[in-house]
Amino acid sequence: MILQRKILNNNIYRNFSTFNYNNAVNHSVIPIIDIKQFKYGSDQTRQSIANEIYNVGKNIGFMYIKNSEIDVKLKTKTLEYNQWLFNLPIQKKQLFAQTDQNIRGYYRFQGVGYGEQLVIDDETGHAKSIDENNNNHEIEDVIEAFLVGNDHQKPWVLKKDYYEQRYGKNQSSRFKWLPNCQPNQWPATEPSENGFENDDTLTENDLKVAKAFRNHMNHYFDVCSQTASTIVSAIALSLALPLNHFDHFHSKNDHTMELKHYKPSTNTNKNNKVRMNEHADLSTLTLLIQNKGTDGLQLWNQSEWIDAPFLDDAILVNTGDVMERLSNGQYKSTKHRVVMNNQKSHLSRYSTVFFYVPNWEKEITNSDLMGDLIPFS
Ligand SMILES: O=C(O)CCC(=O)C(=O)O
Ligand SMILES: [Fe+2]
Repeated sequence: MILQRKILNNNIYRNFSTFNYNNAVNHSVIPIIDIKQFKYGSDQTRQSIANEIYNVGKNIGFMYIKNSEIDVKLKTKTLEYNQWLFNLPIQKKQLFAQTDQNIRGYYRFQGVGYGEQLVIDDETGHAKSIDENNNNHEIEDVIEAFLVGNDHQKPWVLKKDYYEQRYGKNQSSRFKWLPNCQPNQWPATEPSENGFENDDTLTENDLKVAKAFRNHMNHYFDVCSQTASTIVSAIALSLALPLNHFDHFHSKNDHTMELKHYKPSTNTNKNNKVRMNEHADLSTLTLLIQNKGTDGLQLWNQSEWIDAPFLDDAILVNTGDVMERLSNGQYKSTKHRVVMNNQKSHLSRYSTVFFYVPNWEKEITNSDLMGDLIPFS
C-alpha cells in the first residue's frame, strides 16, 4: 500500500459530510502536555509523558503541547507574517499563485465545499461557485491559503523518475498530481524573479520584508519538523517501540505547511456557520497555531463538538491518518472543523498548519504496523 498525500484539488484532507452539527460543548477537555519534560526528564518522567500522550491518542486525538521550541514569540511572529502575506493586494498575490503546473503558492477556496471551482471577482473580492448546470452561486466565505513544502528541496524531478521507474509511464498517471509539487512560489525577494519584472510598484522595502518572510517561514518549518519528530518519538515510546522507530519514514523532511486566512463575514447572523468542513488530516501529525481572539476550531469527541480555543503558551497537535495506521488504530485521527460565531464573524481568522508526513516514496506495509492486530490489505 502506498500512502498518497491528497494535495490535488486543494485537498490535503479526508472529507466527511454527514455529521449533525450539535453546538459545541463550551469547555476544553483537551489535555495539555509538557513536551520539555519528555525531552529533558528522567526515564521515568519520559515514560509518564509518553503514557499521557498515549491516552490522548486513544481518546481524543488532539492535545495542546506546551514548552516546545514553538514558543509564544515564534507563534506570534509567524502569525504576523501570515497576516502580512494575505494583506498584500490581490495583484501581488497573483504573482505567486498556484497554476495548473504548480500547486504551491497562493490560492483561494471555499472551506465548506472545498475542491469546488471558485471564480473570484478581483475587484470586489466576491466569490462565485459554478454548479454543473452552469449556474453561479455567490459565496461569502472564502479561505485564502498559501502552500509551501521543504524549500531546500527541488523534489519533483526525483519524484517523477521514481514513479516512472517503479510503475511505468502509464501507471505513473496514477500519480499525476505529483508533477504539481514544484518548487515553492514566494513573494519576490529579488526584482529580477520570474513574473515580478513587470511589477513596477515593487520597492526595496517590499523585497526586504519578502526575504524576511521567506526566511522566517523556512525557520518555522524546520522548528515544526523538529518538534513533530520529538512528539513522534514520544509516541514510539508509548507503544513500547524504540524512540527512533518512525524516524526513517520522515527522514527527508518532505512535509507541507499551509498558511490560512478565513475572511471575515459581513453577515452578523452566522452563529456556528461552518467555515471549514469537518475532515481528518492525512498526516502523521499536524501542528497548528491560530490567532488570538477569533477561535472557531472544533473537534469531534464521541458525540459532541468540542472547542479548541487559542492558548497563549501552547500549540495544537493532532494525530492523523498515517499515525492511525502505523499504530494499528491505537492513535485516532480525529475529525475537526472551523466554525464562525456571532460575536466574532467580523474578524479574520489566521492559522498556520504544519503537516508532518512520510517521505514521498515510503510505503507502509503490514510489517510496519504494530504487531499483528489488524493487518491492512
Ligand atoms: O485553520 C484551521 O484552524 C484548521 C485547518 C485544518 O484543519 C487543516 O488545514 O487541516
Ligand atoms: Fe485539519
